[in-house]
Order: sequence, then structure tokens, then C-alpha cells
Amino acid sequence: MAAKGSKKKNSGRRIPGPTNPMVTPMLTDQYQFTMAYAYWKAGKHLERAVFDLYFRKNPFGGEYTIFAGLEECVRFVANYKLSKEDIDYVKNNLSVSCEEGFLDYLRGIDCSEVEVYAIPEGSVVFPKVPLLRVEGPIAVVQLLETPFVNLINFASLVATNAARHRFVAGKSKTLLEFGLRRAQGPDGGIGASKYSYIGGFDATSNVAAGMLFGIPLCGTHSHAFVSSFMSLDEIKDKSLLRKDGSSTCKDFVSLVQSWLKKFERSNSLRGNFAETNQSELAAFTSYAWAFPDNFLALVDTYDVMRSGIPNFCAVALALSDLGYKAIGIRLDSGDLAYLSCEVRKLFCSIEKEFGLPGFGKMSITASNDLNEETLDALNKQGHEIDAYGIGTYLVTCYAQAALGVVFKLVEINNKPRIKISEAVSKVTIPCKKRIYRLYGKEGYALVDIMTRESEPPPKVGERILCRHPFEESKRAYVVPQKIEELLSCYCAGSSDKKEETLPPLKEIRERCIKQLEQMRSDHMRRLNPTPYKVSVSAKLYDFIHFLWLDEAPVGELL
Ligand SMILES: Nc1ncnc2c1ncn2[C@@H]1O[C@H](COP(=O)(O)OP(=O)(O)OP(=O)(O)O)[C@@H](O)[C@H]1O
Ligand SMILES: O=P(O)(O)OC[C@H]1O[C@H](OP(=O)(O)OP(=O)(O)O)[C@H](O)[C@@H]1O
Ligand SMILES: O=C(O)c1cccnc1
Ligand SMILES: [Mg+2]
Repeated sequence: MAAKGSKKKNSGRRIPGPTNPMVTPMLTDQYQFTMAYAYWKAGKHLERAVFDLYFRKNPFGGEYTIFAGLEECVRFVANYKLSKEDIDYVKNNLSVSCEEGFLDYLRGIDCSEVEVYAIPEGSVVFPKVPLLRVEGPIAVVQLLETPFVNLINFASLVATNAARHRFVAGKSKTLLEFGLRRAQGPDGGIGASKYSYIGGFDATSNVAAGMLFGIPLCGTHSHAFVSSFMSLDEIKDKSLLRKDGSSTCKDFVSLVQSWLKKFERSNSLRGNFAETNQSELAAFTSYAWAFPDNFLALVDTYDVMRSGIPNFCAVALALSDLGYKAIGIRLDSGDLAYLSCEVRKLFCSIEKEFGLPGFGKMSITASNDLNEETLDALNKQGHEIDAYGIGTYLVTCYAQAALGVVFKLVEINNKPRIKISEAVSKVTIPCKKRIYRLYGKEGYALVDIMTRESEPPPKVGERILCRHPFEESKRAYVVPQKIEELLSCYCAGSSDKKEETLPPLKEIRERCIKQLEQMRSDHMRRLNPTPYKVSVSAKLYDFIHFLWLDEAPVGELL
């Protein structure tokens, strides 16, 4: 998908349009247009509104979330314009027939009056804290609600899912995203690849995502390649140049076969390596011939230990004779813990018996319906897997379908607003706010605190009262050793604020990995993690409860 045309921002930056050309002003709910019309009719459409975008609960039973999708929101805002076709459609399809004046208004709107403040993409974030604060004319900002929530919901969900898989797999393992074929449509696939990378995956098999975002590509081969071969006779050109270019091996196939023979006679390997599938051998030989420097074979088409592994080893040793180093194998079925250990033992025996340094350390990749639970089970059993290829469970976010991001009005014309609900978790936190992350003595983040915009910022070394926004008895003093203000300006609108530049994807990924490493381990554990504290200042607490009482009708008992 090509990015749409780019638009010049007030800071002189050129920001390309959203990655997905389907992301246009029409990618919104009808009610945003009908409300815009009603605001316009009431003469309210230019009133200055402030909305917060946040989620209420961390996904996957965890206590942290990775914020992703910001860049696409900024690209959307920077290029917001309704086309003639868009206006015609609105004219003919809105639930009421609207006046021409409203259509003129729609024709003129862009986001030049919209300010967007956000937490940097790739940050670790928590419930109730605004990830985005959007300010602007109410009719325009409402039109942005649905696309913003859409762009952030799945992005943050899948980035978090990826981060959770990384946490269980451990830092040293290679994580490969293999999900495109199982993703929720093309955009689901592209998004999953991009945001899994942010969450800590190393590479993707998705070629379009590699091309669009510069994510490293990865891949092995499929069972079809193996079963497409019938015999070694299919290999017509048998010659292979030595890696150093010094000479050509005239018959690579015979070299491979001679190694298989040696295995049969070998003391330590005999019994394992008696009779292998010759069509599989042909497939591996042919693949190695095409990729002598990158030979990685899928070994479970016929029988891992009796055929796939001996065939792989014969080809790898033949390559080694010619100066090439095979990469390793992929297991795609069976007991992955057991098989990986058996394979490692064999690789090590071959290294020893044939004096081939490094052979024992060849890479073992595992795939096949992997998820957090299977990775955890494999760790508990003990295994020799170096890399995981993960598809379906990662990209579809199988364990949780949506994050539940919301977009709520918190102020209009400088007047704070609140939404009351029977469920306390659904009561909104009013006011235009600032957010700070406070760090303790040991360098860990202790608490996020929201204050009213007009309040003086907290100071390092100065005690501050942090209150639960809704539960009176929950409060704590904190003496921060380090303070980070979380929201910064990404779209300045007509203000003279300095706009943050959009960092490259790699930098977003690095931020995510670094922040996760700095989290206290009890917030990160999979079973019963400790919730991270999200609080408000004493002033904001008092104001929330004043406004709550002010807006809530008093009941009458009969
Ligand atoms: N040691 C293990 N511990 C826990 N789960 C495992 C282990 N090894 C593999 N698994 C998982 O068990 C499931 C096995 O899948 P399944 O029952 O479909 O068999 P299979 O190995 O795919 O066989 P086949 O594809 O040949 O039918 C997969 O989800 C896989 O990730
Ligand atoms: O299992 P996932 O996590 O989704 O990872 C991707 C899977 O896709 C491929 O096979 P495919 O599922 O198409 O066929 P297979 O199950 O018969 O191997 C690959 O071999 C993986 O097993
Ligand atoms: O390259 C692979 O091995 C791969 C890619 C996508 C899905 N399954 C496997
Ligand atoms: Mg499968």
C-alpha cells in the first residue's frame, strides 16, 4: 500500500498520509457526522473541546500495555481533508438531509486548529492515563474519534501481545512473526507485522511490511517444497562453486550421499541414520544448492529423527566441505521440547565425531500454533530452541480481541466536563491534564500522576501526595527521584508549540524494549502481577469529586 500524498505542516515538516489508503475522513462512524451537523446547526461546532484517549484495563490479564499507533494518527491529522466524493456521499446519505451551509463547512475543514498531545509511541502505559489529548473545534475532533481509536486499539493490543511473547521467550531468543496468512485481512497483517516488531519481535515473513517499514525479513521454506521433489534424479545441475571461489565441486549430490553413507558406518550415529527419505534429501540438496550460505531446512515432513535430521546433516556437512556454514533447522510439529533436545544432542555428536567446530550450535527454530502458554510450557520442560516462528495466536490476538480504547470529552470552552456512570471504572477524569511518571530510589517507575494543567509540576526530591482517582482511602506520598512528563506535542494546530518529530520504527522498538526492561518484575510476571499505580494530584482529586457531586442528581427515596 502506498502512502497518500503528503501535506506541509506549520513547522515545515512534510508528513506522509496514513500507510493504509483506506484511512480517510470517511473512516468514521455515521454519528460523528450527524453530531457535527447538529453542532453546526446549534452554532457550537467551533467550540474548543478537549478529549482524552485512553483504555480502562490492561489486556491479556497483564498489568502493562504498549502504546502504539501514534504515527498513523499524526499522519491522518496532517493530511485531513474531505474530497468532493466524500462531501457528495455525506450529502446524499446522512440520516437527515443537511443544509448546503454545512456542506460548505465540511468542504473547508482540515486539522489546522487541532492540537494533539501524546505519550511517545512504544511507551509502557497504564489504564486511565490519556495516551492522547486532542484539542480543537468540537465538530472536527469528534470526527477524529473513530479513526483514532481504530488506529490505536489493534496497534497497542498486538504490540502488547508481542511484548508478552518476548517476555516469556526471553531476551536471547529470536522471535519471527509468521502471521500474515492468518491475520484479520490485509491491514490486520500489515499492522500485526509493524506492531509486533515494536513489541520486540526481530523479523517478519511479511514482505510488504518489510518493504513499507524496513522491518528485517525472515523465512525458511514450507512442506510443499519438500514434498514437491520425488527423487535425486531431478537435480540436473550438480556443480557447486566452493565458497572461496577457488574451485567447483562437480557433483554436490554425490558429496551429500557420501556423507549419508558415513553416518551409516558411524558408531555414535548408527541406528538413528539408517534409511532416509530420498525425495526429502533431493529437496534439501536442491535448496542448499540455491542458498549455500543460508541453508535452513524444515525437517518434519516425513520423520524428524529418522529422515529430516540425517538428511539435513548430510547436506550441511557437504556444504561444510565446500566452505559453507549451514544455518540450522525448523521443527513444525511434534513435541518441540523433546525433539529440540534430541536434535541438539545429535548436532553435538556430529561436531565431536567429525571434528566440526560450531556444528552443535546450529540454530533450531520451532513453529506450530505457538503462544505465550506453549512458550512457557517449553521453558518449564527444558528445550534447545533458538528461534520461534509465531503466527496465528500473535497476529489475531487470540487471547483478547480488543483493547477497549475510549475517547472522552474532558473539557469544553475551558469548562471541565465529567461523564458519570454506575460503574466507577467508567467515570471519566475531567479537565485538561498533565501527566508525570515518578521514579523511586531504585530507578523503577513508581506511579503515574495526573494533575490539572494549571498546577505547578512535581519536583524531584519534593514529597507529593498521589491519590487513587476514585477510592478515597487509597493514597500515598512519593518523593520522586526522577520525573518524566509524559504528554508532548505532536500536532501544534495554530498554537506556537514545538512539534515532536516522528521517530523511525527502530527507535520506537528500542524505547519499548528499554522501558520494559526497566519495569519492576512484579508488574511483569504472568501470574497475578501487581498493578502499577495510576493516581491524581490532591487538587485534581478534589475537583473530580466536586464535579461529580455537582453533576449527579440527588435521588429521592419513596
Ligand atoms: N513440549 C511441548 N509442550 C507443550 N506444547 C507443545 C510441546 N510441543 C509442541 N507443543 C504444542 O502442541 C501442539 C501440537 O499440535 P498438534 O496436536 O496439532 O500436533 P502436531 O505436532 O502439529 O502434529 P501434526 O502437525 O503432525 O498433526 C502445538 O500447539 C504445539 O505448539
Ligand atoms: O502456527 P502459526 O503460529 O500460525 O505459524 C505459522 C504456521 O504457518 C505455517 O504452516 P501452516 O499453518 O500454513 O500449515 P501447517 O499447520 O500444516 O504447518 C508454518 O509452518 C507455521 O506452522
Ligand atoms: O518462512 C517460514 O518458515 C514461514 C512463513 C510463514 C508462515 N510459516 C512459515
Ligand atoms: Mg498450522
